[in-house]
Amino acid sequence: MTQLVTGDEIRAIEAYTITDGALSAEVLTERAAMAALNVLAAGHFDLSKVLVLAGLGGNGADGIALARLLHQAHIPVTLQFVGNLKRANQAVLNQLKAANAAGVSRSEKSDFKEPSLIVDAIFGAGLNKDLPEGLQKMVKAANHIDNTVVALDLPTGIDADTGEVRGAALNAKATIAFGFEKAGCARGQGKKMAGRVMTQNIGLITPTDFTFSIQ
Ligand SMILES: NC(=O)C1=CN([C@@H]2O[C@H](COP(=O)(O)OP(=O)(O)OC[C@H]3O[C@@H](n4cnc5c(N)ncnc54)[C@H](O)[C@@H]3O)[C@@H](O)[C@H]2O)[C@H](O)CC1
Ligand SMILES: [K+]
Repeated sequence: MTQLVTGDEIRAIEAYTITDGALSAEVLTERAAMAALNVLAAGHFDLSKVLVLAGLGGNGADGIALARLLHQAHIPVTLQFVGNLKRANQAVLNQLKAANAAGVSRSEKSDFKEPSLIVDAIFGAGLNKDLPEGLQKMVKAANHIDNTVVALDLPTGIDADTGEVRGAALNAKATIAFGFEKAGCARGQGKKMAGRVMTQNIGLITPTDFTFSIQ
């Protein structure tokens, strides 16, 4: 039986890993990107033209790191930042610096029919309100096109705890869950939108006395 976690629980486990485990968020982000690379490179996805959509928080940092690793593995990849760069967190800015230094190609606006695979790294477990109008439009447009979306951690727009759609949500063929599957991928609409959930170990340290609310 897969252990499910809520958004608060994954944040508590990540915080414990960083403070008591002395592993940095940067290490966890790189571990997440490498785990995602392994899944994508396992042969079940067409990597002939990958588009990574990255947001302004931790999920975006994972996606930008993954774009860099794909590029360095000579996989054709384009990175599109989604959101207001001025509001991006430091992890995202650092990952963008590394991606640019590595020569990852960027796009401002993409035709979602073009890519053989779209990686959704816009929002993950930190989604806390409905998507902004503009993003809802983009998500709905992307859902109308016959393409393959792989979501990092959760499909953008799905609430990590309830699985509710927050305005709009990307329809993913598969979701790569970091550390633990989020409850939102096993409940409500989230169960459908997440597609096949593949939980990957990223080296999180769970406190020995941690009690999971979902048994
Ligand atoms: N924390 C860690 O050590 C690791 C996290 N991982 C990845 O990080 C995300 C969670 O990151 P977080 O920054 O908490 O949230 P998101 O990236 O999902 O969201 C970004 C940011 O956006 C704001 N926001 C939330 N909802 C909305 C909205 N509807 N409209 C606009 N803005 C919104 C909010 O401030 C969020 O903080 C997790 O899923 C993992 O992918 C690493 O994988 C491991 C280390
Ligand atoms: K996502």
